[in-house]
Amino acid sequence: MTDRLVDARAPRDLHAFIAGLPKAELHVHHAGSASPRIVSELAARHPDSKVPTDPEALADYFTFTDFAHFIEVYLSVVDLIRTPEDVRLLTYEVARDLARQQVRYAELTITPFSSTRRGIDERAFMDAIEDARKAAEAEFGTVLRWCFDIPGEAGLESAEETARLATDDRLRPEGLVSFGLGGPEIGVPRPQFKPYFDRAIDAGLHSVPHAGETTGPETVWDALTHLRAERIGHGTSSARDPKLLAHLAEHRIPLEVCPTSNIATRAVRTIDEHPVKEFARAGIIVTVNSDDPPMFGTDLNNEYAVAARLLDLDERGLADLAKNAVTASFLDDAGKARIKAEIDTYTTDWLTP
Ligand SMILES: Nc1ncnc2c1ncn2[C@@H]1O[C@H](CCC(=O)c2cccc(C(=O)O)c2)[C@@H](O)[C@H]1O
Ligand SMILES: [Zn+2]
Repeated sequence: MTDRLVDARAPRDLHAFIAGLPKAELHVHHAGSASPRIVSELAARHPDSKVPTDPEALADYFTFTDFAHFIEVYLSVVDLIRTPEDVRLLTYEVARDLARQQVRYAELTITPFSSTRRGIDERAFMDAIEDARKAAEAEFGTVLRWCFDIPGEAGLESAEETARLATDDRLRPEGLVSFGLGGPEIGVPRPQFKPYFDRAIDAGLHSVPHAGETTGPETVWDALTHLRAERIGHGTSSARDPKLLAHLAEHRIPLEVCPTSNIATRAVRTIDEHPVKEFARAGIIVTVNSDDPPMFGTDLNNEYAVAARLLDLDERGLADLAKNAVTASFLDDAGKARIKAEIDTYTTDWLTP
């Protein structure tokens, strides 16, 4: 644990409790989940890549000077995903890594534009993710759902392409539940994406844009007002606006908090300055997520340990945190009830001498 970017410093028992706790992950990127093992396998298929395969060199490569540098490195990993078989391998292996952490349900953010613009056939892309989703559910018991996100900095062409892929009945995958917006926020105003979110929402998708990760609370307001956000990716800078905090709490708009990510991309200076405590104190539904775990030297279990320290949580507090993610998910009511019951049983058994 000492080589972690953010030292969770939770007692051993709490780590063991977290490791076995059934969980839901709501904010994790597809390409950003490629573990050293997956990167090595993809790099072996495409030896011209500049991404190192040696785990130590990779850890160095995954050290970012700022958010722009992070996106540059992120895109070099995206460049490793070149064929439908690469897409299938990545998706299936990501599910395996989630299942190992007792993640029962995950909404995986996928950027289909990045794949189609690199020449992957759109039909083959959809088949690859769906095939992996079904195999993962059957073999690991982890249910995957998709969020298709617009890489905002790639412009309105990427918004049009993402909206088309998400709403065309002949293409839209069965596992798709939501529509997002990612990438840098500076110089990429949220309101311009309104027509694309309108189309996605009309087609029955939930709105889950990133906002307030690298810009101020006004971006979160924009996401709420123009993109009709139902959850906010990060929302970190909301802490600077008491009215916004009250609004998020009153309207039960959950935040997808990713503590280690915010340190790794330098969106927040130090972990002790992370505003997650203010969110909880304001009565906001806080969910804890891993974002791009191998790139940030973390995983969902470690994020729960970090949250336990920041929010001073014991086992019951951690169980509540896990249930927040289930509540905020786009799973149906029966699915939510099932995972929550599993969390309760696990916690009671753990605490019973
Ligand atoms: N913490 C994060 N915060 C925000 N986003 C994050 C985070 N982690 C991962 N992402 C992903 O990064 C993508 C950005 C990709 C992008 O900007 C881009 C620009 C131009 C061309 C292309 C291309 O593919 O050719 C891509 C987002 O869509 C999102 O899915
Ligand atoms: Zn993200």
